[in-house]
Amino acid sequence: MKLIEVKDNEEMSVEVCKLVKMKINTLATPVLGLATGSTPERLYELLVDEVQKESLSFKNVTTFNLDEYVGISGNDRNSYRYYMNSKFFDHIDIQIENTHVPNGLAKNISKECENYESRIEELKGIDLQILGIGRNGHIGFNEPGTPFSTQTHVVELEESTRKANSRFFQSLEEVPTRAITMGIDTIMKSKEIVLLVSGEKKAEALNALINGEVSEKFPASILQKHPHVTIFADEAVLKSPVMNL
Ligand SMILES: N[C@@H]1[C@@H](O)[C@H](O)[C@@H](COP(=O)(O)O)O[C@@H]1O
Repeated sequence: MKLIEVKDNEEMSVEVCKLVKMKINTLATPVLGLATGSTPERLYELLVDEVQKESLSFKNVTTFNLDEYVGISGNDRNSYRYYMNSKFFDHIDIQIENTHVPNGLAKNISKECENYESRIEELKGIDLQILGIGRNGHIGFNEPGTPFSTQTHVVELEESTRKANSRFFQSLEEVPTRAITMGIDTIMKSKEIVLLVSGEKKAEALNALINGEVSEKFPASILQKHPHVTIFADEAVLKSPVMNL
């Protein structure tokens, strides 16, 4: 794992934007894995700027999002489909049918998971996966204890994750209890991974990722085994007294 120190989320977003741009410009049909949450929001804004300046095109790009809540529709403001469309896809020249977010309202959820996984395989996997990390070490929505062998599957969200994400909802009760997420194995099959870690609240998680043992108790620890991971971390997280570098 390569660790790159940046000043703040702005600098992180600028650097990762360059990386995404390079990837898109060097591949004929790039496949990107995308994350939601607060951390990559600025990255999406910068990518939109690039497209609007016509210095980048997503015409040949296919995307797969990591996860989606079960039980809410893509039109719901709290769904990850809504997040992706409103913050990113609606403002770039991507073909919307080439954007994939699991369908949280699918009648047959396990079939939806299987199809999601197959679609990624049909396209020969993800070239570049953008990842965030939860405070409990989750990646996507793979909570502690998730087997490393999992492919796209349904998860029960931990109370702490629902609380952390309740800031986007009116109340904690509204936060869904289940989600569909790419599995750990799905994520690990990505050819390259970029992990964005911003803010002091993530210090314990980053410290465990860098210094801890590889264990299903801490899902992100599996990244130690991936051959091509770059972590971008900002000063707020790296200067935290919790960090042991
Ligand atoms: N499912 C998402 C994750 O994919 C994301 O990485 C994490 C961190 O989000 P944030 O960047 O808001 O801290 O939150 C959510 O739980």
